[in-house]
Amino acid sequence: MSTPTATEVKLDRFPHLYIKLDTPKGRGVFSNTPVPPGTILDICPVLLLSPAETVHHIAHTTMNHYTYNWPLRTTKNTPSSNAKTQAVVLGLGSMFNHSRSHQNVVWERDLERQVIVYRTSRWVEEGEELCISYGDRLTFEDAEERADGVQSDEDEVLDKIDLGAFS
Ligand SMILES: C[S@@+](CC[C@H](N)C(=O)[O-])C[C@H]1O[C@@H](n2cnc3c(N)ncnc32)[C@H](O)[C@@H]1O
Repeated sequence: MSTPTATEVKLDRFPHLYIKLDTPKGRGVFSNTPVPPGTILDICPVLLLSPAETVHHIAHTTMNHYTYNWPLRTTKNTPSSNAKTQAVVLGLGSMFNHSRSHQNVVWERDLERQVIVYRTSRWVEEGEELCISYGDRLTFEDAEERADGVQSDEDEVLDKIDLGAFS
């Protein structure tokens, strides 16, 4: 493809990624080669849910652990105040696990094109898991803290992966 037009989205995926099925966090994304900082790992389209769909349906399903916050917009480019809905991230984006202290992936929403771009934030070693941060309020016990013997701060509030840090 030459330069993408306004209605085209160029896709990029780092070719040396694999899914490991049996990590303490469930499935996870790994690289079988070192990855330099700033490398695009994947560009994932999202499926936007309406707030009503989220509350009445998705919140009662496993899918609830996979959706990301997504700002609602009033005009083409402007988010409307703090109103949010949820988005299902298609592709690898839904497979990145959380790490509080070893995160090596940052991500950014492209509201206009309805994609999320995932990039490495530092050098990643061969065989290292690629992790994002879900924020502070988790709905599960953090396997890293369990392994470190640290008591996790369980929060009753059903949290979502928080995009705020990278948007
Ligand atoms: C977006 S999914 C990530 C992919 C998931 N591991 C799988 O196998 O489908 C989010 C879920 O992964 C698990 N998970 C992610 N990070 C974790 C962590 N640090 N400790 C324990 N479980 C984690 C939790 O079950 C969480 O609800």
